[in-house]
Amino acid sequence: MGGRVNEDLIKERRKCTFDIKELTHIIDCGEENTIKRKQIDNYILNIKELWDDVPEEYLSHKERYENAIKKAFIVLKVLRQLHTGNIQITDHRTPTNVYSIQDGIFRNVNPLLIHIGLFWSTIAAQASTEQQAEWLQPDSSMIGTYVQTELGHGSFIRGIETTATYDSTTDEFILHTPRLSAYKWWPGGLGNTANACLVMAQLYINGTCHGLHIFLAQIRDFDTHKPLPGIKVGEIGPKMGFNTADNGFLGFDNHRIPRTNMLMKNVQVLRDGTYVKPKHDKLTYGSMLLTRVTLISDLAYQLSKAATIAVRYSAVRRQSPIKSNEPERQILDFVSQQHKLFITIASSHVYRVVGLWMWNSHKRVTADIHEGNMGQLPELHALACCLKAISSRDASALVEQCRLACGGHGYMMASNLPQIYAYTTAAVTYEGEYTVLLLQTARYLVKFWRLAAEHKPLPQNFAYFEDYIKKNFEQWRNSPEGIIEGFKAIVAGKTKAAYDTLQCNLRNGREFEEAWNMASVQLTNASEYSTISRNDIEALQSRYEELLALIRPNAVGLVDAFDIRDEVLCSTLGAYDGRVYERMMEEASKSPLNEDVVNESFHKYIRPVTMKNKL
Ligand SMILES: CCCCCCCCCCCCCCCCCCCC(=O)SCCNC(=O)CCNC(=O)[C@H](O)C(C)(C)COP(=O)(O)OP(=O)(O)OC[C@H]1O[C@@H](n2cnc3c(N)ncnc32)[C@H](O)[C@@H]1OP(=O)(O)O
Ligand SMILES: Cc1cc2nc3c(=O)[nH]c(=O)nc-3n(C[C@H](O)[C@H](O)[C@H](O)COP(=O)(O)OP(=O)(O)OC[C@H]3O[C@@H](n4cnc5c(N)ncnc54)[C@H](O)[C@@H]3O)c2cc1C
Repeated sequence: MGGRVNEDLIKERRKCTFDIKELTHIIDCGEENTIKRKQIDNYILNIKELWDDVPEEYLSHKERYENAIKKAFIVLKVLRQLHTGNIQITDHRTPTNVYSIQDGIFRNVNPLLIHIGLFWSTIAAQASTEQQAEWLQPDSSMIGTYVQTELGHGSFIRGIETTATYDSTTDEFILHTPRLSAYKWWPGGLGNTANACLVMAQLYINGTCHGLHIFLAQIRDFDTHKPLPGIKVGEIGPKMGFNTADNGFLGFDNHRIPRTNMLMKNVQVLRDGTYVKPKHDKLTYGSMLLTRVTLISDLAYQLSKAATIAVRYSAVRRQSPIKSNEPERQILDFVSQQHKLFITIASSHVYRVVGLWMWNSHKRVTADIHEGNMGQLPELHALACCLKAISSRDASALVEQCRLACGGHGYMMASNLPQIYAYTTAAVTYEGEYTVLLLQTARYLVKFWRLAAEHKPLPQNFAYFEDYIKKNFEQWRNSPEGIIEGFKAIVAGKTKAAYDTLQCNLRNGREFEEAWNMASVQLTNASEYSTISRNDIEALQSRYEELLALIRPNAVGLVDAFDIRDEVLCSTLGAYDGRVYERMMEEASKSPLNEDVVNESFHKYIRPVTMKNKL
């Protein structure tokens, strides 16, 4: 769509007091990465076959899937070309860059997301060198998915009921679904797309259960794509979002796979049925750990999209004068609006930085694990659980806040905010449900509080527990250091309160698990335990309001620095040129309900009633 940029946005960009490009380079971790990202954006977004004439929302569930699959294989081809160097733009962030722009391409989810993001990465992390050499071929026929959750069990994975029983006479595992609740349910791409999967099942050898292990199983014929004998597979139906991801169900009826299809990097089953234990029994959960880490950065990106849309719209939208004799103001001038939006921008930066830090920590800990040192794994797991939980919960709340901040127009699908919300809120549940993950972190904290309470030596990271017990916390100071001290006091105070409740329940004769359950609300909620006073809160509040005013002239610059292209934002409200009303009218004209001047239902249903007495 041609035309001038909205005058208010032009003025906002003139007001900006910092170098927008410089911030973009910081966000991309360097100018070189910005250049490469833009090359990839240009390359992919210029592929004409990826764009639709009919907006996604007007397609049926089946049409959406078929359209998405067409695009997914174009994207996969590009990824393979980038990987093999046939397209000369590649760096370590390439898959993530491609991942970021896919929202624009699919306006939903890439049905190959789990194939690319979880299937390949799990094989790379958990299969032996020989298995990787066989399965990770670039021209492999396998389209895979990650199959863990069952109809009856998602959070409590030790309760998974699918079995893999070793048959030493044939050197095979027999995969079996013993009852309805053991049907696999949810895996993305399983419904129609995948012909193979990594399946999590309870391993049985000679009647002994060795717990959960991962197996590679072919489920559809590579040529005809028909389900193999002994496989019952299908799609689970429409959802709040993720409607192109063909999430599926899967049952095995004594389906046989070779012994060598168990992922054997960390754990082995030998030909004679000997079980060789892993160095740490949670290494099998490694893919969940990695995905939780990756999700933090993805959620930061979703926040930057929502903030871009809502801030640009708020600069263009004028409604109500502040003083009655003045013209109507940009809604961005209302301090309450600034509060809604600037927090979203800030949170995007926070989770981007934390996500990168977690990514590097994960790399470091994985390298240690490779050397046989498991010491850092529990801390990484506790951090990943907590950060995945709060980043997803914050992101979905803030995306919704941005949607509400756009008033009625935020409710239009063409704003793209409902789709971003549906996508973001799913992350609160998948890859470990919010409360369940917070309880994992609580379990870790309580362990160290017990050491502190018993005056036993603590690692340096937990020295603040001891400080709290000895009342060593300094008086609150309104500074970044003061805020960190305040948070330490909150964690210590909250952990103490939960620990005390737990002990009280135990003293009253409860078993540990029951006592834990009774303390679980305390274990997941944070409250004010710091030395902060009422006066401090007033000072913080007024500093916050000063900061909102300081940020105000730079708001549009800040979101421009995210540098998200219009094709990816897919929003009538958030485009770079700010031609909001023109774009809304153009999108409305695409509604099939505008195709006929008089819809045929008028003749069928309305006219017979309204004209009844006049015919
Ligand atoms: C187009 C281009 C694409 C390019 C891609 C690149 C970009 C990628 C972007 C990524 C975006 C991804 C989008 C994803 C889309 C959807 C994906 C959804 C997939 C799924 O949902 S898969 C299913 C996930 N399921 C779960 O997460 C289940 C949650 N439950 C659990 O994890 C466990 O049951 C739980 C809660 C941890 C409990 O386990 P349990 O065995 O019962 O353990 P205990 O509580 O008894 O604890 C025992 C002991 O173990 C420690 N522990 C637990 N887990 C771990 C772990 N993972 N690692 C290390 N240690 C662990 C725990 O702390 C305890 O320790 P103690 O010392 O206290 O005993
Ligand atoms: C969009 C989407 C995509 C998905 N993709 C995949 C996939 O590709 N592969 C796959 O295997 N799975 C996938 N899943 C499944 C997902 O991982 C599970 O839904 C998730 O782990 C939560 O498990 P659940 O559904 O069993 O919830 P439940 O555990 O039944 O949770 C229900 C409620 O019970 C509470 N609860 C449960 N246990 C406890 C406890 N111990 N203490 C306190 N409260 C508790 C929870 O907090 C929650 O409030 C996907 C899910 C979604 C929504």
